[in-house]
Amino acid sequence: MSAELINGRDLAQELRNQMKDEVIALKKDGVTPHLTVVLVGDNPASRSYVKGKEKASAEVGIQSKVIELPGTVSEEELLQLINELNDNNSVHGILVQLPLPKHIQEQKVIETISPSKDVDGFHPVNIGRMMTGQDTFLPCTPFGIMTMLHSKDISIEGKHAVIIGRSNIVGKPIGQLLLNENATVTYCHSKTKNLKEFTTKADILIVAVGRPNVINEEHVKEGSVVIDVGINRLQDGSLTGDVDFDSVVEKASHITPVPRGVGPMTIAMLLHNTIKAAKGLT
Ligand SMILES: Nc1nc(=O)c2c([nH]1)NC[C@@H]1CN(c3ccc(C(=O)N[C@@H](CCC(=O)O)C(=O)O)cc3)C=[N+]21
Repeated sequence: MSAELINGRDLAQELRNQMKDEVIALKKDGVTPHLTVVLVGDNPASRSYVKGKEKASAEVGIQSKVIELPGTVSEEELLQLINELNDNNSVHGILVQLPLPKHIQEQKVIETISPSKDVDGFHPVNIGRMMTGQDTFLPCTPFGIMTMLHSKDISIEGKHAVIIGRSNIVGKPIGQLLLNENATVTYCHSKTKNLKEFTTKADILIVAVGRPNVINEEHVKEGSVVIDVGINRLQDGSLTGDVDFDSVVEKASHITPVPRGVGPMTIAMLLHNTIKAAKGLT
């Protein structure tokens, strides 16, 4: 039996179509959602992701602006810019594209963005709200994963979710969101001994490592749900996930592809958060 595909590209398109109508309604009330993206330096991958965000924003009627700063910009200048954006009432959402150059402390930058404009959901105030189950901006990739699971009516309560990866932007928060919906959650990471012992017990397996083929059919239980968060660019320029798709697809009940999986959902949730910010709900 071959797993059912959870197609993030198609689901993201559906969400964007719904958001178009929401934006039209907001505009009638005199509010045009506005997202400002700050891009520091010229990392080609970052540039391409930012392009994707601009294109998706335009499609749903969100006004987006990209501010490009040279890689040599000082931390002080960047913080100054963020403070100006915080004070600018026509800006609803602020996203500073990560990673930043080494001489800039990312955590300081994240904490300078006003929690009410933090459409990435990275500010400690918003992380705290998420942890305590309050309404807030949820981090886009984990939020996108939850939306994919819900779209297929995959039940979460009482299920064993195993997360591989413990980053602040994916691993840690996806575990929290699954816990908030009553999953039993296990975190695995680079120091985990005998990874297979854990992954083979997963009903829902989230793979967010950033290395191809970390997971193959020997790691997964028959009928499990496998979410591949990895985006790895190969020598030939093609994209691949962290999961050996061809072998795992034969064993899982549901699986996400790469590309066209979690990536497009991340952007859709960013648009969702920007609309929420424009409504002034947090
Ligand atoms: N402050 C901040 N917020 C982010 O949300 C953020 C960030 N920094 N830094 C980088 C990562 C990465 N990220 C992606 C978004 C969409 C795709 C995406 O749409 N991928 C397509 C393929 C796109 C392609 O072909 O290049 C897909 O998987 O089908 C990928 C990666 C957001 N990030």
